[in-house]
Parts: sequence; C-alpha cells; structure tokens
Amino acid sequence: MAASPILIWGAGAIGGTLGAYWKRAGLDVVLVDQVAEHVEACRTRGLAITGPVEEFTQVVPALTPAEVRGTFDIIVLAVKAQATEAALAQLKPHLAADGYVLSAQNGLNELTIARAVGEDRTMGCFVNFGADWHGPGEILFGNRAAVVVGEIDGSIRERTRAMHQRLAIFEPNAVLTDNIWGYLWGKLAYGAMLFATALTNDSMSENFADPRRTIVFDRLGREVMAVAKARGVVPIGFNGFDPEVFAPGAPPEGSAASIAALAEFNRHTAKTHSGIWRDLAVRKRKTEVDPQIGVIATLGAEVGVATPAIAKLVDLIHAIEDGEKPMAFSTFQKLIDTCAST
Ligand SMILES: NC(=O)C1=CN([C@@H]2O[C@H](COP(=O)(O)OP(=O)(O)OC[C@H]3O[C@@H](n4cnc5c(N)ncnc54)[C@H](OP(=O)(O)O)[C@@H]3O)[C@@H](O)[C@H]2O)C=CC1
Ligand SMILES: CC(C)(CO)C(=O)C(=O)O
Repeated sequence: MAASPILIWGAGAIGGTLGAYWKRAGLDVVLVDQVAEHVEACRTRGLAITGPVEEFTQVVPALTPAEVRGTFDIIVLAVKAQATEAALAQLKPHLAADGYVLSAQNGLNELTIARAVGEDRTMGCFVNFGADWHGPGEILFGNRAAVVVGEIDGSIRERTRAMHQRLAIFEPNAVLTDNIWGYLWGKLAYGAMLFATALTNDSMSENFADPRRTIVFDRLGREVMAVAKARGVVPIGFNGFDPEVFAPGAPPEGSAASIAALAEFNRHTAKTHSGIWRDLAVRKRKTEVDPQIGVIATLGAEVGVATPAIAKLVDLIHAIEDGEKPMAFSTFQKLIDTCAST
C-alpha cells in the first residue's frame, strides 16, 4: 500500500470507475477533476456506478486541481489525451521525487508523460473496459474488458507488481506485462477503427458487422500494424483484436474474422458507442483524434510507411468537429472511397 493517497487525476468515465472500486475496497484514493459539480457530488452524495456489471454508490474524497496540496507517490492520469500536457503541468509539483504517473488512457501518452516527469516516474497501462460519464456523480460501467500494466522499459519491479494487484481489485483478469507498448499499439489499431465507427451514429457493433465497412477496418488495422512493425513493436491482441491478422502480407480472411470478433465483443456492452462518438454526438466537443490517431501518420512517415486511410480519417473527424460534415454513412463512404482507391 502506498504511503500517500493515490491521486486519480481526471475522474470521468475511466478514472471515476477505477476510483469508486478502489475506494470501496479500502484503498486510500483521492479523485481530482476540473468539473467542480462532479467533485462535489463524488465527495458528498457519492459516485454512482450503474450498468450491467455492478451497481453501487461510493463516496470518494475529491478535489479540484486548485485544491490539491502536498506530494503523492502515485498519480493515475485519466484525462483525454489532448488534456494530458495541461494536466501534467498541474500535477507535476504534486508528484513525489520517487513517485510515478500511471496513464489510464488511450494513445501513446506515456511518451508525453515521460518527457514531463521522467521515464523512471512513468508507468504504462492499457485499459479497454467501457464507461461513460453521464453527469456529476454518475458513471455508466458498460462492460468489463482488458486491463494491463507494465513498465515502459519492459522491466517488472516491485511497484509494477503492487500496481497489478491494485488493478486486480477492479479487474480480476488484469495482466502484468513486460510489453506494454505491444498493448498500446494494438489499442491504437483498434482505436483507429473506433474513430471510423464514430463517423456515423451506428453502434460500434453495427459498424463492425457491416460488410461494406470491412475494407476500412481492414485497412486501418493494416496501416497501424505496418507502422508498429516498422518501429520494432511486437503488438499484442485483446478482446477480439488480433494484431497478427493485420500484419503486412497477412491474408484478408484472418482480418475479416477479427473484425467479426470485434462486432461480437461489442454486441455485449451497455456502452454501445465509443467515447469518440460520445464526444462528437453528445458532448459536442473535440475528440482525441490528433494526439491519438494523427500521431500514427507522423510516426509512420518517420519510418517510411504511408498511412492514407489514417490521414483521411483524421480529416473526416476534423470535418465533423467543425460542423462541415454530418455523422452519417455518406461521410463513412468517403473513407471507403479512399481505401478502395489507394
Ligand atoms: N470511456 C471509455 O470507455 C474509455 C476511455 N479510454 C481512454 O481513457 C481516457 C479518459 O477517458 P474518459 O474517462 O472517457 O474521459 P472523461 O471525459 O469521461 O473524463 C476525463 C475527466 O477529466 C477531466 N479533466 C480534463 N482535464 C483535466 C485537468 N487538467 N485536471 C483535472 N481534470 C481534468 C475532464 O473534464 P472535462 O469534461 O471538463 O474535460 C473529465 O471530467 C481517454 O484517453 C480515453 O480515450 C480508454 C478506454 C475506454
Ligand atoms: C470502446 C472503448 C470503450 C474500448 O472498448 C474505447 O476505448 C472508447 O470508447 O474510446
């Protein structure tokens, strides 16, 4: 057990769910969030976790960033990727000299965190469970899924094992890995597909099950895996996503089976749409597209791998964010056209 409370910086869908489970299990946890009404709800009437996995309400100590005092051994970062740098600037003075930040986010945030606080004060994490923030003190926990922890240098230390045990309180099948980058790149490939599902209002499962869209999911998976392989990453699969079938030269039957498995996996969640869709359709705000997906094109260019489908997808998401294109199949069709012609 850490000597100081664990801070969870960003107490929305992911951070809030984790915090409620940890607090219920007796861990010393403090949530930090910039939404003052949410902070007030969590520390007074409690954080209500709803949905098919489990329903309970848990009071959790919570602060706004301005209220945080002192230093902490463990800070779990769970803001959207585009908020990472600003959150790091706020939390850095509160991180103990021998403490660390754990990224419970999508994308390669560990690179940004390591630049800000140092490689040794950064721990990697991959989360694939589904949750939605519904309002102050209200989170839908839609489905259980993979949770993985590992050091960014591949070592396994006492602190990594201790964090793995904490994560197992939340997800009994949590994995301790020496290849966290393999999981993070796998999620980047799946994440690119999730961005494509957000081009329409159809559910994730409906998207993956539509044969007209298979060409897009196949191409996105292959582009990300080609970049990963060229960068020496050995990607790892999870929850229906099989990286090997998207590897350069792999036959189409394998990727079709993995896309069907993703349709099946997502048929069983109360979180029917991705967080990206929720940002666009419900929250009406910008998505994580640049730090999460745009970065793949940049990393691909560095190793000579072209990523035309990724580039088109980024453009289409920007067009929706800017109100220039609808969330509709006509927008998805533009990506199909790019994949068919390149
Ligand atoms: N939701 C899901 O099912 C999954 C999400 N992820 C990933 O997890 C990460 C977190 O996503 P999610 O939990 O859904 O996001 P949410 O928007 O639900 O939660 C993030 C919270 O952090 C707050 N916040 C933003 N900046 C700061 C700051 N500087 N200091 C304190 N609080 C801040 C946000 O406030 P505000 O709303 O005002 O910005 C919000 O309340 C993302 O990278 C996402 O892609 C991964 C797997 C599944
Ligand atoms: C769909 C999900 C929950 C992964 O399973 C996700 O990562 C997201 O909503 O962005």
